[in-house]
Amino acid sequence: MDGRDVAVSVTGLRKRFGDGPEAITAVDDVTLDIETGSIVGLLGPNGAGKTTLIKSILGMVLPEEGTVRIRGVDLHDRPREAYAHVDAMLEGARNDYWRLTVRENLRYFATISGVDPDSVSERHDRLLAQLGLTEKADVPVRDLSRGMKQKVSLASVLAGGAKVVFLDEPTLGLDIESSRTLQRELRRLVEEEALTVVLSSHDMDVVETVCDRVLVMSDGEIVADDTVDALLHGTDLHHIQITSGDLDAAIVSTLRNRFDTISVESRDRGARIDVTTDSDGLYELLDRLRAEDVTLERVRTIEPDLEDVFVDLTTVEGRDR
Ligand SMILES: Nc1ncnc2c1ncn2[C@@H]1O[C@H](COP(=O)(O)OP(=O)(O)OP(=O)(O)O)[C@@H](O)[C@H]1O
Repeated sequence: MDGRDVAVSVTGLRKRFGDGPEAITAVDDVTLDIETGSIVGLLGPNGAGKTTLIKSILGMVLPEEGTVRIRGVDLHDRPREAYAHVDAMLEGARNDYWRLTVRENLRYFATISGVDPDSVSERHDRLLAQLGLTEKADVPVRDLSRGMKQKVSLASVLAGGAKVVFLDEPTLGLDIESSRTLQRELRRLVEEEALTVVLSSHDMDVVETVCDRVLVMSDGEIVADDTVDALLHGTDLHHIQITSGDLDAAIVSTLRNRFDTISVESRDRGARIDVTTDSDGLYELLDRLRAEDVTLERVRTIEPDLEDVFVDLTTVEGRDR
């Protein structure tokens, strides 16, 4: 990343679990740089290796090969220094202290990050206000709803002024309004305080809205690394929605075997199916429908969204083409 300030740099990272033929390569030769002051989304289907990659970067999992540098400091050589400005919220939550109040948790986590909590009390007030927690500041965390606990987890991660944060499914379980507030707050911290965020999520809308850049993992490898815009517009991908009374189970199954299928909705007669395909596949799709004598009631072309691109990138090859 020439001339730009790199927050996290990973080179040739490889992590295997198990031995012999049963071994799983969870992270397979991953190299990437993450620019300071950006939000990078990490996407991938279940088992793609996202958590293992994040845990390897955080030093919670020991990779067989590769190096990790945080703000230029090698994790292996100088772990304390490398992690001085890093924090994380993994598996959707963080171990907040349920008997402590919300504010006490923020002060506690600031302290263990090596920050005098009095020096960041304004930051805490702002975080509480932004996340709608001001009224709950003096309530023990155990008495809060699940969504509110989630917000306290996030506030705790941000409480000590970490410069690089890893957030795994940060919006899981939040209502739409809280999720949006959280996304706005993240963007503000990134833009005003040059916070660097690596965010993994299965919620494509969140990733599409908040991330500067998206990394897509599949089978331990990075299969795409680009801005949301470039991912959406850089591919020859069509999202087609077909409604027909003639789409019975057998035809739907044939189409599923050949095309990336986003959804199938059964109707009283027939079905509505959403598929994505490239231009060549589009001709083939129409040919197949004609060969099956399917009368087309409605055909819609839908602007591909990140989910379409994601399915296209991560669906296992090897259908009966
Ligand atoms: N401790 C472990 N021991 C053995 N195999 C593991 C271990 N942790 C992960 N794996 C395997 O490594 C692969 C990658 O798992 P990982 O949890 O990193 O994927 P993920 O992309 O985070 O998935 P998800 O979206 O489901 O959280 C999977 O095949 C998983 O079964």
